[in-house]
Amino acid sequence: MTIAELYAIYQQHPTVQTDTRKLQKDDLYFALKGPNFNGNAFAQKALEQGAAYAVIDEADYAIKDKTILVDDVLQTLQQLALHHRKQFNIPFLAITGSNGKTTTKELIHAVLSTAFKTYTTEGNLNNHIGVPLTILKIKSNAEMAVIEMGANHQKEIASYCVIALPTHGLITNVGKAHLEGFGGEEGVRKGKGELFDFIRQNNGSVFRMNDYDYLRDMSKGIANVFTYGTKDADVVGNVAQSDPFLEVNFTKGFEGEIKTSLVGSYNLPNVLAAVAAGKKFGVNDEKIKAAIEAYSPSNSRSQLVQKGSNKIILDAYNANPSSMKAAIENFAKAEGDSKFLVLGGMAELGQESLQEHKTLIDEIAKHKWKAVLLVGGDFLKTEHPFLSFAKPEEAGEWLQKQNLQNAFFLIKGSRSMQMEKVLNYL
Ligand SMILES: CC(=O)N[C@H]1[C@@H](OP(=O)(O)OP(=O)(O)OC[C@H]2O[C@@H](n3ccc(=O)[nH]c3=O)[C@H](O)[C@@H]2O)O[C@H](CO)[C@@H](O)[C@@H]1O[C@H](C)C(=O)N[C@@H](C)C(=O)N[C@H](CCC(=O)N[C@@H](CCC[C@@H](N)C(=O)O)C(=O)O)C(=O)O
Ligand SMILES: Nc1ncnc2c1ncn2[C@@H]1O[C@H](COP(=O)(O)OP(=O)(O)OP(=O)(O)O)[C@@H](O)[C@H]1O
Ligand SMILES: C[C@@H](N)C(=O)N[C@H](C)C(=O)O
Repeated sequence: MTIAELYAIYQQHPTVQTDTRKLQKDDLYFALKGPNFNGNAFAQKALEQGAAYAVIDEADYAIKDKTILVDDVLQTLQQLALHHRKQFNIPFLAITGSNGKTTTKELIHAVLSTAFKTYTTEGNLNNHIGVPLTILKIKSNAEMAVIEMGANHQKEIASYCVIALPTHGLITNVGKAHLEGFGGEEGVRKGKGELFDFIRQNNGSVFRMNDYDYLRDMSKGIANVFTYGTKDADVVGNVAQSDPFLEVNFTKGFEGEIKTSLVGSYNLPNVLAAVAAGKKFGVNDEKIKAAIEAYSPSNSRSQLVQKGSNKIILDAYNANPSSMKAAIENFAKAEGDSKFLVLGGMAELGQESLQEHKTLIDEIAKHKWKAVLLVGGDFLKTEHPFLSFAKPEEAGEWLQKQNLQNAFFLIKGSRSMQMEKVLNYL
């Protein structure tokens, strides 16, 4: 079957599903292979549950007239997404970077949605499966699309660009994340830079944080650049205050002040990016302000949680050296004399992992804390003067025994550490 023929079927059954556990009647089931299951084995179940068709790549699972046999289901999903993408002549803004992709994406989506029918990535479904699924969710009434792209190795972003065909690009920043797969920080720059390479080759536009020299270098040769930053940019804003929530005042490109519900001054560039996107696409300042002020994270990213008399910055969705440093600096500046740092290990750092954990320990030691609790990962292999635990539950139990009141906590760590479990003990 050609992609055009499959596309005709998709137009009749436009809800794509890759998981029988979430399947609804009339969905088009794509039988992906993963580390745990072979989706082909669920084709029959999908059809029994009411799927219109099941797209499979193993003939043994064929069911007459109801399965569509292709060479490779994942590639077919990606090709179908590209075919769908080509039906739209609207801005497609792709966002990548080491830190802040999801937050920036959510803020931009909120701003653009006040003026345009805008489709975007759900959560952070930003990989080789998530990007095509996101595109296939875009309906014919779309006026804007905002696509998040994550990556942990070279050529990955390039492979998403040839599916999403972005007209606009935004790289939030390049930091020390996924060092293992990218081969060091220079490798991260090259990998994330694949987005700007695509934009350059296709005469598209970029949004650029002007404070970062490396982004200026990476965007060389791109004619259409709209900038944001703390000085010398199209949109200029600075931190008015950040304890506990970030407030931004503007001196150029935007009238007024924005009071966010985001913890941490490290969210400044994310907010400025959303303002820049709004301005570039003609959204008025009042709507931009209202959209950003209404956004409140509920996803363990930059969240402020109150438990009894204790206050917690819950930033446990993920961690890497750059975001850890930003979060610690922010917490160090916050008011309070009963501050507890509860940090889990950082994953996917390869041969730089031990050194990065040591560097972080030096960073922690620069500030004054009531106590520091380091949990699991390569913290366990690093000498330090702080409290040490193997698991978040153990750190939680220690904290519970202290019977703390009016304390302030920062909880952060890599996804695999599940540091949010500490919250159950406070
Ligand atoms: C393939 C898939 O979608 N798997 C999801 C599934 O996993 P599960 O463990 O159950 O099984 P398999 O993957 O082995 O299953 C194969 C297929 O069989 C289906 N199936 C299984 C059982 C059953 O009863 N019925 C079935 O139909 C199954 O659905 C598969 O299609 O379920 C899990 C739980 O819901 C999902 O977590 C799993 O999803 C995988 C991880 C996935 O890739 N999902 C994408 C939609 C996605 O975008 N996920 C994002 C990833 C975000 C991320 O981490 N981004 C990184 C950078 C990414 C680099 C990239 N190269 C990478 O490594 O992924 C970043 O830094 O931002 C997310 O999870 O949030
Ligand atoms: N601009 C930034 N600079 C440094 N750290 C940031 C920035 N924005 C967010 N962070 C940190 O990264 C964490 C995750 O934020 P977010 O989910 O938006 O990033 P992400 O790049 O999308 O990560 P992922 O792809 O894993 O979801 C935040 O909770 C915060 O600690
Ligand atoms: C959750 C995943 N997108 C990620 O960023 N992983 C890093 C290594 C983490 O868990 O912090």
